[in-house]
Amino acid sequence: MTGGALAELHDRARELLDPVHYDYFAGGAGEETALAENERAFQRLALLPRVLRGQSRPATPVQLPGARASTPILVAPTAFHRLAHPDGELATARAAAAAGTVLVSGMAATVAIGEVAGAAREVDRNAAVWFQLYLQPDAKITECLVRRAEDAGCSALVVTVDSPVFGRHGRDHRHGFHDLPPGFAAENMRDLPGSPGVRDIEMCQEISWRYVEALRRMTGLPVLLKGILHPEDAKIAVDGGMAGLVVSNHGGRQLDVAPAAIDALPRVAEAVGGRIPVLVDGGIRRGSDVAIALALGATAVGVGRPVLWGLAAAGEAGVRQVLETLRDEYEHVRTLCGGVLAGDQVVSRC
Ligand SMILES: Cc1cc2nc3c(=O)[nH]c(=O)nc-3n(C[C@H](O)[C@H](O)[C@H](O)COP(=O)(O)O)c2cc1C
Ligand SMILES: CC(C)CC(=O)C(=O)O
Repeated sequence: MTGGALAELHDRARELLDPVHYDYFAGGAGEETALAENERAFQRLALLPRVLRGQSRPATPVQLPGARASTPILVAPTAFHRLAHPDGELATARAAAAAGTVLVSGMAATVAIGEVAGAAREVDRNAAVWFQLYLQPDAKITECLVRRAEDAGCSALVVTVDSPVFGRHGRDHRHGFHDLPPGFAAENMRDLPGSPGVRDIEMCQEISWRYVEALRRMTGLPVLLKGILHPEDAKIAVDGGMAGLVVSNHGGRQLDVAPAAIDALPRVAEAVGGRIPVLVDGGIRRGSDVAIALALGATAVGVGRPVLWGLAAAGEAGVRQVLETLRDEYEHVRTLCGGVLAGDQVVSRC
């Protein structure tokens, strides 16, 4: 993480975390080019403010599939929160609910989705939690996970489609970090059909649009696809009835030669043409990054690592600090831009 008001939280998290776990959270695939580009791409962009517009409107809520968020800053799905803090995903859920935003809870969470959603609703009974899903080769397993998300009251499913195989993370490889330590588990994978104990999450190269269609038949929940970078895939997704897209290179953890997410956003947004919400994640570290993303056509953004740093540094309060800081900075930038954020305001710095 570079600069910004959240840098101190990152430094604190780094001090507190086991270095192996820090590297799991911080690292990316390959030479970490996509990871670095996600942040660098924002540094290459600037916003032309509009002036004299007499706008004093407070930010309006954001309408999303199965959720109305009070801010366009969502919590992106990340795995294994209990490695960051003993309260794990429960703390993240409480903080997201307190901030009036959506938590996208990972299938690889260290707390089961029912408990995560319950923790969010204890803070705000209308809190929205989405469930992130890796489609499994065995449809019975996928279906069981979907029912767990439905039973937990999740209001949308976010299917991650950028992972036909696991990313190759050099830092984890060097540390020999391949499994969770004893006492931690991917709790959503416990007691699934035919698997006593905790089943491994499988990545599968055979996953195709047919699997997505089968998922849509399996559930009434809105389905978003996460990990879209190509505009043609965006069009197929819209035609296939998806409720939303997340433009993402998985925080630079999958295809290292992928472009920065923010650089891929404009073409995807154009292909979608406003028919469904387009979210983006990757490299959001400041309120100005949120503003640039919205100007380039995003409905909302997701935040991954900064949330993990807040969690590691100070549990629920740390995550709240991250979300509140980003929101405050974003609203300030938006006001300085005359209350509007449009594509013609985004210019290149070089
Ligand atoms: C430690 C870590 C674990 C992640 N786990 C998942 C996951 O289980 N499912 C998923 O769809 N994305 C996962 N992601 C990707 C995030 O959802 C998101 O795309 C990315 O973190 C955004 O980039 P940022 O960290 O720069 O904000 C993970 C990212 C990190 C850093
Ligand atoms: C358990 C993993 C598949 C989580 C993930 O997506 C990641 O670490 O990037």
